[in-house]
Amino acid sequence: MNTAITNDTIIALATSSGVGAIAVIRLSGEKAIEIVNDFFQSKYTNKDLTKVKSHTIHLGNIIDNQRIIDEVLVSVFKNPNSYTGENVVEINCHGSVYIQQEILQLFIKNGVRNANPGEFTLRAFLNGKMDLSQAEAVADLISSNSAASHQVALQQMRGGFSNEIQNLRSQLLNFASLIELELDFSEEDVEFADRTAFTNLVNKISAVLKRLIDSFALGNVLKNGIPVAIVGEPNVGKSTLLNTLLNEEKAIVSHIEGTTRDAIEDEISIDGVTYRFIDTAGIRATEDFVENIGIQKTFQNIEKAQLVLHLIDSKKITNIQQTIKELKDKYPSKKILTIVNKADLLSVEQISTLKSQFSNLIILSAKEKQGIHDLTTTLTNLANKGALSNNETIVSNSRHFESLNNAFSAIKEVQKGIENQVSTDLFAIDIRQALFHLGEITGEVTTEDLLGNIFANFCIGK
Ligand SMILES: Nc1nc2c(c(=O)[nH]1)N(C=O)[C@@H](CNc1ccc(C(=O)N[C@@H](CCC(=O)O)C(=O)O)cc1)CN2
Ligand SMILES: Nc1nc2c(ncn2[C@@H]2O[C@H](COP(=O)(O)OP(=O)(O)OP(=O)(O)O)[C@@H](O)[C@H]2O)c(=O)[nH]1
Repeated sequence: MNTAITNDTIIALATSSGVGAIAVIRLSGEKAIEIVNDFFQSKYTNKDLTKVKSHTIHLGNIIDNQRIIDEVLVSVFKNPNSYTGENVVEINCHGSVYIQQEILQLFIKNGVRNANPGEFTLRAFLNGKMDLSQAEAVADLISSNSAASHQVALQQMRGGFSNEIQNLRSQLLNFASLIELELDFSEEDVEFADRTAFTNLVNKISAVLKRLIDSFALGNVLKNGIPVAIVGEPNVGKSTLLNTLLNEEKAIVSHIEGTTRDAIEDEISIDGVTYRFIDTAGIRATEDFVENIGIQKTFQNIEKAQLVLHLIDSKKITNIQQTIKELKDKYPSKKILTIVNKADLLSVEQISTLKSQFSNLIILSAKEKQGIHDLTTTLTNLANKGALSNNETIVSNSRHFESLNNAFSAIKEVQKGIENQVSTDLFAIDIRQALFHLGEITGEVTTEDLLGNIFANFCIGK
């Protein structure tokens, strides 16, 4: 994909494809307003769209060769005051697929080209309307599906930590220039850069980077959901529990099916937090080769999970203490919730005995939908322990995480250099490295490939 600045005019459907009440077709580029004006006839006055004020809406017809295609509302945004920073026109037409296509084709025939995925936002970035991390947050915002992922994306789109990074980077850049000046004058043994101020800045950058890097564990979970493995012997009711949770929450986000006997993943949003439930092949000793592969996979899934729901059948609780201990010994560092399922098969007395023996036990019936609330409340309490406060900066993008780590390593080298009083030229290169990686986050440093990769993952029309 070509990510250089071009001044051709692009067009795309901004609303989702298919029939709707209204569809929005968006054009951006130097000639966007005049091209639309050529095919627009205002309803009551003879309006010239090239003469109207920015951010105004106009009622009229889109006309091709005297044939009215549709009665529409046209919004005009004038360069540089628009989403992309270019002239932008939005045509709000009736949502028939036929009308949408007629209008799109009309402009394509007349010198406008189809936008590439993310090209409107790419142009906004290239025209300085937003930095790269903000542009990436636009995509996250569109795909956000829980209160938590929405908040993280929104915070990043509004500037989040990129202002802070940009600011620290420009201070570091100043020092880098001074230090390189010193290198030019190395024979004269001069010091332009104030060593104390420099050391303070480097320490501050290091602390900020550390904080942002640490926030990724939470950011990643908020964006992608908390991975939860559901384990237990065959037939304990793992799939039934998942289905019940899905129904209870009425918020099925996705259903990802792996290969045969592979884990099945379901995303469920409970109280604003997304959980990625990984239903696993039942664990038991077996000679069956394929089933064993499934069981190995289960163990791998437990490793990946942040939380394990361990299901036990209420009719097989004679060895419950042993069963719990075995899993705990195997995964000493995992948070494991033990759940006794099929509570409907137990008597009230049996349930209260169990409860008094094991205080943390969750006893429920997946099939009869009893006790499910106890489970969801426990999940919410656990998730809230790592919850985000409103003004905390959280990194949720793995590209940013990687750049932050690289910048942090370089800054640590600089710190070491200062500590050991090595000569400036030896750590000048580490400063450059840190500058480079910080710049990658905000897009002050970019490559065609990087931009291509990022924007290719956007949807068309964004
Ligand atoms: N119809 C429509 N709805 C939309 C968008 C859009 O492009 N069109 N957006 C697209 O994602 C989002 C809103 N984002 C926008 C961001 C900036 C500007 C804009 O015109 N900015 C100018 C003027 C600012 C001002 O007057 O305060 C600027 O930045 O100079 C428009 C939309 C969501 N809703
Ligand atoms: N009485 C009762 N039966 C249940 C309950 N939950 C599940 N079952 C039944 O137990 C059987 C097994 O349920 P599944 O959900 O398929 O169990 P699973 O753990 O996913 O099984 P595998 O995929 O083989 O590991 C089914 O017949 C369910 O109807 C429950 O709460 N009470």
